[in-house]
Amino acid sequence: MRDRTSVTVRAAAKINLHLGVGRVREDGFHPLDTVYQAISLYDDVTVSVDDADHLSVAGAAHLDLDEIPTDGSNIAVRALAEAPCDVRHHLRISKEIPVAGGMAGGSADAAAALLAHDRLHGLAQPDDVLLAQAARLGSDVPFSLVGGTARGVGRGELVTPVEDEGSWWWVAVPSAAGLSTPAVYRHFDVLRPDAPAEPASAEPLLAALATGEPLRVARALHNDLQEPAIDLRPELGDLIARGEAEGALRGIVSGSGPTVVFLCDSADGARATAAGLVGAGYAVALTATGPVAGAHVLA
Ligand SMILES: C[C@](O)(CO)[C@H](O)COP(=O)(O)OP(=O)(O)OC[C@H]1O[C@@H](n2ccc(N)nc2=O)[C@H](O)[C@@H]1O
Ligand SMILES: Nc1ncnc2c1ncn2[C@@H]1O[C@H](COP(=O)(O)OP(=O)(O)OP(=O)(O)O)[C@@H](O)[C@H]1O
Repeated sequence: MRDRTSVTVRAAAKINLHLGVGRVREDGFHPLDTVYQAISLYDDVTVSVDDADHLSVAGAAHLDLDEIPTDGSNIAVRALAEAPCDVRHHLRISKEIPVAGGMAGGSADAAAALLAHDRLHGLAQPDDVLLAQAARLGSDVPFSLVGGTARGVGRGELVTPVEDEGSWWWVAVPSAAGLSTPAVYRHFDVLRPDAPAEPASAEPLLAALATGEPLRVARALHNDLQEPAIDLRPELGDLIARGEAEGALRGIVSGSGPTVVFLCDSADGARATAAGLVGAGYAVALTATGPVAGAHVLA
């Protein structure tokens, strides 16, 4: 064991630039063809050796921290159980990523906890072992380890990095109340009983990304969970229209929602869109850039 008593790992929020969803599988999961991008909203997870296992959570006032379990059901606690050891830990989560917002906040915490625990104890598990642990924890967790821009297939857990030379500007507008991911997938099944078994291909988005042109990417953004999310939360449609009227190239529901993300043409464009949305009464509009790194140790 190394002589460290504490390691902090930073992990980013994700958005789905393309989220093709096929007909539900027998195991209850949906086949996906998705393109993830990690953007510059972060959770930091510190794992320390302690006398007893416990968890503490802190974060900005606008975050719904009460929604986050502090017992063994927290996904970061479950992550530590992937590599059992006799040591007791204090897990500290410092949150910036919206809770139940469709931005993989819990997945980021799980990825960060997996890596922090590995580094704290000098385990140096190979990447494929960490990725397998991540996939057991949740479909989005492997991407939270990898970061950048990446294609995800299977149920989203099979991740391959994608070359992305662009630097993309986003505005993220969270909602006061979260949406349940399984509920949005179930509503997809209700609205799309005839969904093809194969998800819509990510190729058009990947071709747009390769051009480096924000307008081409804006036009190619695609999310099959947007329709069910808006059907459950009609006000998200108004938010998308408002952000586009404020100058964003395109607004789209992030993953299963309810966060809406807007692609903008520049840093100034993102700041202007965010200011316009706050002026229109939306309490929080966060600017962010992508792609950014996956889970990594902070010095
Ligand atoms: C909506 C996305 O965020 C898009 O990246 C993900 O597909 C969700 O990933 P996640 O939150 O890590 O999801 P998991 O924890 O693996 O699964 C939670 C629940 O979401 C549904 N689920 C998830 C992934 C998938 N490909 N099909 C599904 O139907 C299932 O009901 C599952 O029980
Ligand atoms: N560390 C955690 N942070 C946030 N929520 C957690 C955590 N651990 C467990 N949860 C539970 O998971 C639920 C989903 O939270 P999360 O923030 O991961 O949603 P999400 O971003 O919509 O996920 P995804 O985009 O991966 O579908 C929360 O409502 C909460 O009850």
